[in-house]
Formats: sequence, C-alpha cells, structure tokens
Amino acid sequence: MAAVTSASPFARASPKMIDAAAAAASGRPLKLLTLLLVVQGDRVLLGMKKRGFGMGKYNGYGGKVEAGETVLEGALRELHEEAGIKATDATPRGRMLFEFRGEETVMDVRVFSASAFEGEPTESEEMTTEWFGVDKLPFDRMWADDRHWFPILLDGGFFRGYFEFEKDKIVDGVLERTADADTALKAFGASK
Ligand SMILES: Nc1ncnc2c1[nH]c(=O)n2[C@H]1C[C@H](O)[C@@H](COP(=O)(O)OP(=O)(O)OP(=O)(O)O)O1
Repeated sequence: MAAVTSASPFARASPKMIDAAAAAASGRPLKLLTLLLVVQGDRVLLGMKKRGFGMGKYNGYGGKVEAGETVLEGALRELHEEAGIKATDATPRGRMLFEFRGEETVMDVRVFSASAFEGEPTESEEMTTEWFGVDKLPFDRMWADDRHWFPILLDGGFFRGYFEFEKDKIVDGVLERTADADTALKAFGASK
C-alpha cells in the first residue's frame, strides 16, 4: 500500500506547492462535508450515488454537516441515512479541500473510517451498498482524488490534501500523509 501512495504525483508536493494551495483556499467560503469509509478487514463498503452531486460515482457515505451537530454526529447521521447502519468506532482520518474551477466555495471534507457497525447495510434512495475487496476498488468509477489517498487510509494512516478540479478532472493538487489526526485536521489554508 505504501508503494502506491508514494507513486502518487500529489504525494511529492513541494512545500511551495502546499503554500500555494493554502493561499488559494484562505479567505474562501468553506462548505463542511463528511465522508465515512467502513473498512472491515480486507473489504470496503461503498455506495453508488443515485442522484445529485457525484451521481454515478462510488464513494463512502457522507454529506453536509447540519446546524447544531458536530462533524462526527453529521458523519454518523449521513451513514445511517444513506446505508442504514450505525458505526460504533468512527475515527477521524483526514481532511480534504476540493476546489472547483469557477466556484467560490471550497468543499471541506472531513474523512472518517469505521470498522464496526450495528445493523445491515441497506440501499437507500441516495446510495447503493456494495462491498469491494481492498485490491478491487472501482477507482475508475470514483472521484479522481480517491485513488491517491485511499492507500493511506487503508494503511491505517492520516492525511490532508487540496485538489483543484475542472468538472470531475483533477488539474492540480497536493496530498500529505500526516503523523496523526490532529495534524490532518489542520488543513491547508483552512482557518478552522
Ligand atoms: N472529490 C471528492 N472525493 C471524495 N469524496 C468527495 C469528493 N467530493 C465530494 O463532495 N465528496 C463527498 C463528500 C460527501 O460525502 C459527498 C457529497 O455530499 P452530498 O451528497 O452533496 O451531501 P448531502 O448532504 O447528502 O446532500 P443532498 O444529496 O442531501 O442534498 O461526496
């Protein structure tokens, strides 16, 4: 897994590139979102988005954090709404900022993983529920950034990144494995 990560062009970002990403994000409005990956042994639960933003792509479960809830509460609520299960050991793993060319708002996605849950994964109006082997993840049907940070997540590590998109193609980005979750949460350019 580590070899895949170091092969990512974004894993070799220079400090200068990281500063550039920080400058691009600073002062921009952030939209707070969650993304929770259920990883059990050598399999990962993914859902194909059936409607709206990211329709047709496989992803973990997540969405907007609502007023009055913590980020973790938002992540657990979205998992339950979209996949019908309650994660019992969700833990923060990373933070990704996504900028789309031509849009003012930067998406601030807090990534969690969990291995234990209550209930049975059940398809919802928004997402399917499918298990994939860790060596058979459908990266060609996922967001383009996923193939770069999934190896770190599956390896038990923490990460932070900044990716700039033109529609659903990456035009630039930086990705860094961090020593711990606290460092990952200090995302490039974000003030909170
Ligand atoms: N580039 C990229 N890689 C990986 N994951 C994501 C992205 N961009 C993203 O938006 N995401 C994730 C983050 C969230 O988990 C979802 C998007 O959430 P969305 O469906 O828009 O939020 P909801 O609150 O569920 O929205 P409604 O459908 O209810 O309006 O994708």
